[in-house]
Amino acid sequence: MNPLIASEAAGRLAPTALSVNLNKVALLRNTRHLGIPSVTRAAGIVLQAGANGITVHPRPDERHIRGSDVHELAELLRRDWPHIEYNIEGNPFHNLMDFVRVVRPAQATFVPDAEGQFTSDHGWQLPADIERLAPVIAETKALGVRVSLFMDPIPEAMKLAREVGADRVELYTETYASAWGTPRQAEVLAGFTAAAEAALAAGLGVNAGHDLNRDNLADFLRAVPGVQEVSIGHALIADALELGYTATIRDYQRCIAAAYPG
Ligand SMILES: CC(=O)[C@@H](O)[C@H](O)COP(=O)(O)O
Ligand SMILES: NCC(=O)COP(=O)(O)O
Repeated sequence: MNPLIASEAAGRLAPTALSVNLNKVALLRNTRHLGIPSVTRAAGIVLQAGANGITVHPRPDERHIRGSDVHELAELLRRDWPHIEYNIEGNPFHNLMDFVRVVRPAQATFVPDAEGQFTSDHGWQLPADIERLAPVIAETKALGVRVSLFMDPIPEAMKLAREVGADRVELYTETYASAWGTPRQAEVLAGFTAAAEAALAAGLGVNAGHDLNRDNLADFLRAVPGVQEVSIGHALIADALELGYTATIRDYQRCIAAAYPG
């Protein structure tokens, strides 16, 4: 069983924080010039329902989250939800740093995506990426922003992630999600457990994300130690289309709580 984890933001014992990724609300909004569904309204409702954070991934092509969304969400959180963590994801060698320098979110998650990439599908390559990552990690931390590196679950890479200055890693969980419910689930999950243990041993915090959902979340959190934050978007917003935002958030929080019995 994973230990309960002191939440850095609230200084309280809490299980894994749920950070809701709003990319897909913006994707639907962008298909008409009507401004609905509202990204900021979605943020307010999911936070009211018990979400612990907000995540956005403002891709350079603005297919979903636009620059205006990033700033409007920053203002909403600053005004109404000052203790809620804002996590902005992106490639620091594309447009991410423009947002980090102005918004100064609680966390920046560096993702090595190409500009037109269909979706995120791999982590950083360490040591190959160390030389170019080091200065931008240092700049981000000097701005008071926590740095999380989007990483494949490779135990040997975790010490290098710490050495390049990362505060946390976000384990890319698509391979787990694809294996969930198949005979390979235990084997794949063991790889994530080893990667998380290596990250913790290196002094890193552990986040996780990509293709997590209500079915696979609890099994992941039961097996993988010390997960401080899961960022979930695609499946959660799909669920909200059927259940509504409030019921969906409560369902995901139930899945998280189920991983921490007692
Ligand atoms: C980094 C990651 O796995 C996701 O946070 C990413 O935001 C997904 O991007 P799309 O929503 O554009 O697929
Ligand atoms: N970092 C993962 C994230 O923010 C959302 O990923 P997904 O749930 O949309 O696959």
